[in-house]
Amino acid sequence: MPGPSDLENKLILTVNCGSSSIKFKLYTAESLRVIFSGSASNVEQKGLKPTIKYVVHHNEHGHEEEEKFQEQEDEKMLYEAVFERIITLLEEKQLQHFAGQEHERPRDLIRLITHRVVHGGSQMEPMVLWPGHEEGIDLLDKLAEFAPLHNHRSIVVVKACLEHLPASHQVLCYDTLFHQTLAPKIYTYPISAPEEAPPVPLRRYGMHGLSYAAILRLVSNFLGKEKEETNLIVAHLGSGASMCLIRSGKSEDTTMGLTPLEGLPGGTRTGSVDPVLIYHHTPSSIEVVNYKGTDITKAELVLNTQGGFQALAGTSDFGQIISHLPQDFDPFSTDISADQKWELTYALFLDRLLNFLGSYLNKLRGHPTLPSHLDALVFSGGIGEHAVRLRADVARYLGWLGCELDVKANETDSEDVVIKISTPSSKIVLLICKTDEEQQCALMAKPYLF
Ligand SMILES: Nc1ncnc2c1ncn2[C@@H]1O[C@H](COP(=O)(O)OP(=O)(O)O)[C@@H](O)[C@H]1O
Ligand SMILES: CC(=O)OP(=O)(O)O
Ligand SMILES: [Mg+2]
Repeated sequence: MPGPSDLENKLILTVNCGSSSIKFKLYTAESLRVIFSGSASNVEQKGLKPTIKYVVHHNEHGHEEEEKFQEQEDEKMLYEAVFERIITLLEEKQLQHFAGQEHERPRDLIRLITHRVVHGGSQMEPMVLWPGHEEGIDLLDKLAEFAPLHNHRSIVVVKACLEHLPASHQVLCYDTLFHQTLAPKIYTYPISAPEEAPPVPLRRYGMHGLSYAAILRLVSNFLGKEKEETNLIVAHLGSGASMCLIRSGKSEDTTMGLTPLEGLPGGTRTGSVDPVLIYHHTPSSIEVVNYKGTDITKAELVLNTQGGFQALAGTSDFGQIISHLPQDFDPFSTDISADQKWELTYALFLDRLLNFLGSYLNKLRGHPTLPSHLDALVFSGGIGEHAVRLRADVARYLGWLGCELDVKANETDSEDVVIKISTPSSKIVLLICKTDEEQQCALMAKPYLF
């Protein structure tokens, strides 16, 4: 085991509460070397047990070594309980790292805990909280109803940190920050001013911004380009799925809106539907209900939790949906019937994805004055990074534009962060990027080190 001299004394912990997962990384603060990392998946997902996978990273005489662990938890375990379990594991494993420093608990060495917070409303920069300086929590509470699957979970974890890890400052990094560059014609909804002043302006904000910022940094570096000169179409396909058109390093359009509901369907979310649908589907939809600590209307509850893959296929796991597809299944066929649940779910998701992809390709390539080349189409998020078949189907559909898939590269598991999966002669560069929202948060939090 390395002694304490191998490690810098200040640590940064990043926590990323997704709608089905908690991802975490512990970094040395100066060099941002990862010493502990992992994720809890299937958290609070119907019929699924949370699984915590984590890695202890050692640096033995200059060589990186990894010890991997996996634990399965009880299905009923709540978000906060899973987070506390992660801190316990971190303490147990890092105690070995800090063997010479019994006077300090590993958690006391954590200076900053950065939290990925999905909705930041009109906030223009990260927010910092520490015991006695917690006013910002009120804003987060107000925003919780605009990201009901996410913000409240982050608040619960931020509060747990303020209480149980008081030596640290909490840095809240918002997904919405990356989309500050959206133009009024993109973020405006064509509707009259609301009757009552809402907690935040009713406009499109866009989400997954930390992921898009990370992907822009990683991919521009891979391509050897400046971020400001990079044009990408990115599909972040996770439990929540969205897409982003990035021109000259700036978010120009994105599929999520006022809340993470707009755009593509997700694990349990409907994505965009005719807004009137819900009043017919759930006549009591304006009743207010409490969902895991946040008051929301039944409409929002149904649209967020009773839609998407779960509603169509009975599972929110896209991997499972793909595994049930017959080998010779053609997702572009118009003959898929409503009782072919696996096929229908897959084909519907692919179809919605192609809608946005077509729109963004046209907006990027057809612009008469702005830079219009496409540097790459990037797949990311749990589905984007793992669904070989979906990437192949998208590539096939783009064949008319000269897109050629490198079949082997698409099927090969690689440790690389950015992987090229198109052939050298392909007219469209296809990439997989293993997004790193945690590293993005750590980079954004570093200026707040004390
Ligand atoms: N091998 C796989 N093939 C297809 N989809 C997968 C695979 N593994 C995971 N996924 C999908 O990725 C989703 C999780 O994505 P992720 O980005 O990690 O989640 P979150 O949105 O909670 O951050 C899962 O719900 C599952 O649908
Ligand atoms: C914004 C959002 O949907 O996030 P996630 O995909 O992590 O649930
Ligand atoms: Mg996520």
